[in-house]
Amino acid sequence: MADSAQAQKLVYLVTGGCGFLGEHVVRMLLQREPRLGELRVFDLHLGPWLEELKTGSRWGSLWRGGCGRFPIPSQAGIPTPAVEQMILVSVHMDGIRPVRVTAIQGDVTQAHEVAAAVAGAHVVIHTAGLVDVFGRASPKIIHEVNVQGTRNVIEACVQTGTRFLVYTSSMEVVGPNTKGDPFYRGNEDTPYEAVHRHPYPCSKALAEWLVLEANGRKVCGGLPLVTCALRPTGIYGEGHQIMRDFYRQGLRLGGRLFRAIPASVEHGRVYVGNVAWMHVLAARELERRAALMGGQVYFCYDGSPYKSYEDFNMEFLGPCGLRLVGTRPLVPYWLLVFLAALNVLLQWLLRPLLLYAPLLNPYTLAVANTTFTVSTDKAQRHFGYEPLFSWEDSRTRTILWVQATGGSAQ
Ligand SMILES: NC(=O)c1ccc[n+]([C@@H]2O[C@H](COP(=O)([O-])OP(=O)(O)OC[C@H]3O[C@@H](n4cnc5c(N)ncnc54)[C@H](O)[C@@H]3O)[C@@H](O)[C@H]2O)c1
Ligand SMILES: C[C@@H](CO)CCC[C@@H](C)[C@H]1CC[C@H]2[C@@H]3[C@H](O)C=C4C[C@@H](O)CC[C@]4(C)[C@H]3CC[C@]12C
Repeated sequence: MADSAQAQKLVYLVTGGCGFLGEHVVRMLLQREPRLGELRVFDLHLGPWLEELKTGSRWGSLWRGGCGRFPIPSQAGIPTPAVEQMILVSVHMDGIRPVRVTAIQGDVTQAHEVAAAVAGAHVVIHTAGLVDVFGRASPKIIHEVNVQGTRNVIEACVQTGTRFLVYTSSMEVVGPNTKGDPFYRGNEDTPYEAVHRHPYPCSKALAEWLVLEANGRKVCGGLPLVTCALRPTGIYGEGHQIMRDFYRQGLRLGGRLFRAIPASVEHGRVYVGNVAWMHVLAARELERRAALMGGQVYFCYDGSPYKSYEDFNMEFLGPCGLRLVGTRPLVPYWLLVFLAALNVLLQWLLRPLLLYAPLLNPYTLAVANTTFTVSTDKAQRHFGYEPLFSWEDSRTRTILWVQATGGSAQ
């Protein structure tokens, strides 16, 4: 049986730890994981916010020891990415305990870099991915990062003996499918024809399958690997760049946004803090409830209301001064289809000169116009998940963030 939480000093690795969701997972672990001894933040692009962890902040008195660029223990002479270590003294309800935060600049498509980062970790929370439905990256790159990157994480766990892996999957593993079938308040067991063509959902579906298939594999040391996958719907909250893009678009249009999606199309959304909390809880409970949770998928959910994508965004953009014009779509659907197709043509023509990647394309238009909402309590039944942030709190935090960014590039 695991030692008491206070006595255990576990090593967690968060891949994609500097992303929109990843940063919230990192902060949630520092604030709410009493067993944490070392937190490895692995990302292709290390965020400037990591710097604030060195200069003292919300975690009480912080000091930075053992700083400087240290190579993490190399594995059999494999070159390792440069890392920066800082020691944090984080103040918790249970008193003060030191947590080592190790920032690792690395690439999940590079198996040796992943193996070096995973070695010695108790838990891996794998959020790193290329979230591209706008044509920015090629299908090959999307597959490389999302599928091969996930394969590298799995193999690193097996080779180095790390037993617990939580994977950030996506609602899009299920749908909307290529036929545009609605998924109305469905759950993990709802029958639905999950057929995809777009590189992103295809990559997420294959990566999720790899993670679930790996559950039970023997890792170095002979014990079984325990995996699960979490499927967030559309995540919102502090750091959501698409929300910021809509805000900036509205500011450019004189404080107005024009309805393009019928209000009747429901889109599931979930607050980033609750998604982060679900990851932390799943990672904690995966050991204790391995038989129940191993190989399972869980939709991420909270009390966020079911609304159309645009109406939901207005919950935050309205209090920031924007107005959504029209109770019905102001633009006929056929014109949106034409404009979406035109965007694809322009993206192709301009690619030798610049990256033109607008929000509107045939895929995003189809997703936006297809009802996809979840209603489930599987995470609550399996590992006691309850949203940490109420809808009101989630909404307030998001509004404050939008106001603070003021449409800036932050
Ligand atoms: N944003 C959403 O609405 C949403 C919904 C469901 C699932 N997800 C999933 O959540 C995860 C995080 O998404 P996000 O919205 O935070 O995206 P994000 O782009 O903000 O974060 C992804 C992070 O992964 C890192 N990354 C990308 N390629 C990498 C590589 N080759 N090696 C190492 N790091 C790499 C990026 O630098 C970034 O920090 C993704 O797996 C995504 O599929 C997101
Ligand atoms: C037609 C436009 C008029 O305003 C609106 C376009 C909105 C789209 C840009 C977004 C509508 C639904 C979004 C997706 C959804 O929230 C779930 C996702 C799964 C996640 O894994 C990645 C992000 C995304 C694909 C998300 C992307 C943006 C939308 C397509």
